[in-house]
This record gives sequence, structure tokens and C-alpha cells, in this order.
Amino acid sequence: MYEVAPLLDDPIHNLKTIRDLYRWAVTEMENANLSYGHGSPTSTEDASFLICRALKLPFERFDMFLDAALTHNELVRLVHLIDRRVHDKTPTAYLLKEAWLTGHRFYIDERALIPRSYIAELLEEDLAPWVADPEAVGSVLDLCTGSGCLAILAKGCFPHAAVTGSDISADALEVAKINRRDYDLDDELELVQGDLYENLQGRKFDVIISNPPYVTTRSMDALPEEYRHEPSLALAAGEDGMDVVERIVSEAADHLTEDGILIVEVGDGLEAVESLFPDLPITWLSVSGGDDQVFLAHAKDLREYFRN
Ligand SMILES: C[S@@+](CC[C@H](N)C(=O)[O-])C[C@H]1O[C@@H](n2cnc3c(N)ncnc32)[C@H](O)[C@@H]1O
Repeated sequence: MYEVAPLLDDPIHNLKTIRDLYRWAVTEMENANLSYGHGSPTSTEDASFLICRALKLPFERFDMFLDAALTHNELVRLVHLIDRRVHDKTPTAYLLKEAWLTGHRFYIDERALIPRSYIAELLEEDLAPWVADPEAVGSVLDLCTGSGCLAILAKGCFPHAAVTGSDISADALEVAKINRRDYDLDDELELVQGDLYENLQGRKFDVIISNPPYVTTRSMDALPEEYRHEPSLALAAGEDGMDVVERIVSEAADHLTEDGILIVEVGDGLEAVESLFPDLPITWLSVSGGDDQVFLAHAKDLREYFRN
């Protein structure tokens, strides 16, 4: 039996149906001033998602189940989860051990960043201008792969490519291995532990994607509590947030094939990137729904720029 304090004291006796629990959860969440940067964008979505998935109900049909009665065990379990969401500020994805990205489900726990990269949308929809024939892409590297979410989506986008995901964190790679197994990709997705390009034996890739850490020291201090549940290794990247990005870009030419491309997410780091690499030809890719920025660079331009 869970030990449930202090939320349970009062309300549990009055919560009979999913609707009762949902209304109460939304009120508790709104009073707690939570951050919604990890998936569901509002308290109503966060509460309904948490309740649905914890009860294994289909999220898109939540309305149909609102009048269903809750058993005592279900109620205790859900109140406990909502208690952790409200008081520990644990992101819902970590409570449920699942995150959704472009309609795909990924296992997640606190060893890895909760999947939310904008590169996922590009992979699903928007790479056509730069990759004429996805079927012809032979190799993809997902640097800083974390949970492996982007590497797995890349496998879907480039069906004939050998995909490699690399990360410095052994913990994160354990999460990636779970996702690799869930997607039945044990034989098709290679996972490598190392500091960026280390341990890739000088191999070259047609496409390198990366959602690296890019939070500045100052922003780290101001992040909502929810972010403190994520590994700081996945977020923090020095004074200007460019510690890892700088190395990814400056070493990329050695790891790209002749016509290869590099795609990197940098948050609101547009100015920082342009001041680090003035005159490097890069294309900023607009991704719907956020300030986050992703850029693309061609191998030939990187080679030329870093020739000396
Ligand atoms: C922002 S998370 C991205 C995870 C995943 N790609 C995603 O989009 O959800 C950044 C990842 O970079 C890894 N990382 C940080 N520094 C690294 C380094 N020097 N070399 C390789 N990986 C690194 C972290 O362990 C973390 O998993």
C-alpha cells in the first residue's frame, strides 16, 4: 500500500469517479503553479494524460470514461502520482515512465532527458529540401542520443540507413537500450558510449543529428523545479550554452561523408551560434510551435570553414 500524504487526507472520500479525480487533480495542479514544458502544455491535459495512462485508458477517448467509478486501489495509486506531480514537481512522463514524441511512445525514466526535441518533427515532415531520397541515406549518427528517441525515429525516416546513437552517459544508454528493444531494433540500432565522436573509429555518416545540452549557466539556475528531475548532463552546457555545440560543429567535417549534412538543435542559441561561427553557411530550420532553433550545415561548407 502506498503511503499517501497530505493530499489524501481530505479529498479521497469524495472522489468516486474519474471526473471527480480529474477535477480535483486540475485544481491541485493549478494551485501548485507547475511547469508544463515536458509534454502536456496545460494542467487539464497533464491531468487527463496522467489519469488516462496510469489507468491504461486511450487518451483520445478520455471523455467516454469520465463517469466510470474508481476502485479504492486505483484511487490510492492515482492520488499518490498526483501528489508527486504537485509536491515533488516530478514531470508526468517520469511518473508514467513514458513519453510521446510525434505520435511515438518511448520508455523514459530519470536517467535520461524526457523526449521533446524539435528534430523529431523535422524527421517526420520536413527534411525533403535537404534529403532528396531518404531511401538512399546509408548511415545516420544521433549524437547525444539520450533515450534513443531521435535515433529510433531516424530509423523510420531513413529505412535503409545503419543508425548509430552515441552518448557519454551510461545511464542514458540503458534507457536507450530499453527503447531499442521495445521497437525491435536490437539488430539495427547501434548504441555507443563516448564523449561525442569518441569511440566511432573515425567512421563517416551521411546524416548527423544532435539535440545536445545547450542550457546556459544562468538559465540553469532559473529553470522550474521539474527540470531538476532531469540529468544536468543532458541540459547544462556552460556560460553561453555552447560548450557541446561548439565541439559538435567544429569536429563534424571529419565524420560526414562527402555530401553529408549536420542538423543540430540549439534552443534559443541562434546568436550564440552565429557569433561562434561567423560566416559559416548554415540554414536555420523553422520548426512549428516554439522558440527552439535547429540549424543545418553541409559537410562541404564545414570542411571549407574548418580547413585550417
Ligand atoms: C538534451 S539531451 C538529448 C537526448 C535525446 N537526444 C533527446 O532528444 O531526447 C542531451 C544528451 O547529451 C548527452 N551528452 C552530454 N554531454 C555529452 C558529450 N560530451 N558527449 C556525448 N553525449 C553527451 C547527455 O547525456 C544527454 O543524454
